[in-house]
Amino acid sequence: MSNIVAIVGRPNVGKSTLFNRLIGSRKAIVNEESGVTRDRNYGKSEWNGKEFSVIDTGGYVSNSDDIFEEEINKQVLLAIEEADVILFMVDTEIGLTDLDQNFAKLLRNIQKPIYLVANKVDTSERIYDASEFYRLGINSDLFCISSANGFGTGELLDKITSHFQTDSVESTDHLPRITIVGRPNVGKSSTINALIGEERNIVTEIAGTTRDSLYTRYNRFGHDFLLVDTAGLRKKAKVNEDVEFYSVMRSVRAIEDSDVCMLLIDATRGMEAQDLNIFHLIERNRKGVVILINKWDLIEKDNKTTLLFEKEIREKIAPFRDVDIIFTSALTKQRLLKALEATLKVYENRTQKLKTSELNRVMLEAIENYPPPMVKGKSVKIKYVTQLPTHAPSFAFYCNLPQYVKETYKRFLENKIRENWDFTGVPIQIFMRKK
Ligand SMILES: Nc1nc2c(ncn2[C@@H]2O[C@H](COP(=O)(O)OP(=O)(O)OP(=O)(O)O)[C@@H](O)[C@H]2O)c(=O)[nH]1
Ligand SMILES: Nc1nc2c(ncn2[C@@H]2O[C@H](COP(=O)(O)OP(=O)(O)OP(=O)(O)O)[C@@H](O)[C@H]2O)c(=O)[nH]1
Repeated sequence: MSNIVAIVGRPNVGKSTLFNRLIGSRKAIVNEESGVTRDRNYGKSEWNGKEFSVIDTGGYVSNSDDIFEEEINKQVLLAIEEADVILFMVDTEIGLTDLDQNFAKLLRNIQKPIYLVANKVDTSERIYDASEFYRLGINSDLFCISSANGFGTGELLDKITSHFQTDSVESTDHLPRITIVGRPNVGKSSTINALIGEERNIVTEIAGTTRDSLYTRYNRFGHDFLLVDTAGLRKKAKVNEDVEFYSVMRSVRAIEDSDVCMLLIDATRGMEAQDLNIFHLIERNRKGVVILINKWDLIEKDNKTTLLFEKEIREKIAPFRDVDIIFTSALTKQRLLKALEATLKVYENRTQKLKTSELNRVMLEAIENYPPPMVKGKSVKIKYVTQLPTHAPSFAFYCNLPQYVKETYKRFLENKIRENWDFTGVPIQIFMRKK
């Protein structure tokens, strides 16, 4: 269902260079997107109209050649579990090493598409050197590329994206898909159990088998939706509890498979860096979000506690502040239904299609009252606006000089939209187009 590619390989083979190239190519395409943020390990890319996610599993592993087998294991396991296509990268400059062999041993028998990528083929002579990598016994085509200058990457991308579907299958005729995400121990399973009202058996899964997200149909209190079951994620997360990066990466698929995420924060800890990482994952995937401050029963409260808490969180998630924050307890079931209702409202917000006439009436007036600033003596004239037929809300503003419209002005337009229509919990994209 999802389109996820993971890059694995020993340190220094050039994983992040390829990662940056893949993400960079998207950045060039969508540089008009408001608030593009980047991440060392996770990003979105696009090739031939297919959007996909890239995970660089490196960078976390200590940056020396003497890394432990255990680390390799974790990296490979992560790729196997989370990715749909795996790129195993080696370095033609250095040639075949023992560490490559260790990786190969783990990767040899997995049941997912895997491609051997010989990097640093900066000149065509190096292609001949690369043939030694066939000795790794990886049953795949060998791709010779140069992450640095881009040689061979087009062919590789053609191959990778042949496994992916266009427009990663968000159909609109399905029930809302809700996922509960958050770091280890925040109370995800307790919340699911409190909502579903029974302890469920957790199916043990075997590493190396494909794991698609499981959905539980929830049909109660007049609500009907699918809860993406993160039981599998939860179980495995325990193994790597110590490792921040892995537990964030483990949320990737669950987030991609959903429409709206309930992001759980531990009230006793507040919103920390890792929580924020997950928040940004959701935002970058343009999914809806509601923030639940769980374990609220453990907090000593006075009349200002919630306000302060909320304020602090909104500062952290800025500029995307228009998000519901709900104080819950899986233990006492406090406000769980409220949280559910907010989540389903976000789904509604995210799927609404604004009427073009009304959109133009409101926005053109706002623009007239506060036009984009002149640039080099020229004035930018915005003529009309439409909502694009995308899953996540995006708006195109047609004007004479799109390149002159700055981020701050796009922010103004976004805020105006939010003031006039309810897009709470929903990331919005603003595009300026030439007309
Ligand atoms: N000549 C050449 N050098 C490259 C190429 N790709 C990457 N490099 C260089 O190889 C070195 C390592 O690249 P990284 O992308 O940091 O490697 P990595 O695999 O992400 O390393 P870790 O972060 O340690 O896992 C850097 O000095 C890069 O400039 C390439 O195609 N050709
Ligand atoms: N006081 C209190 N404890 C809670 C609440 N929610 C969960 N807990 C406790 O927090 C611990 C972790 O809860 P889980 O539901 O297993 O958390 P999880 O997010 O699924 O954890 P992982 O499986 O590690 O990802 C358990 O001991 C729960 O009993 C709550 O609202 N209040």
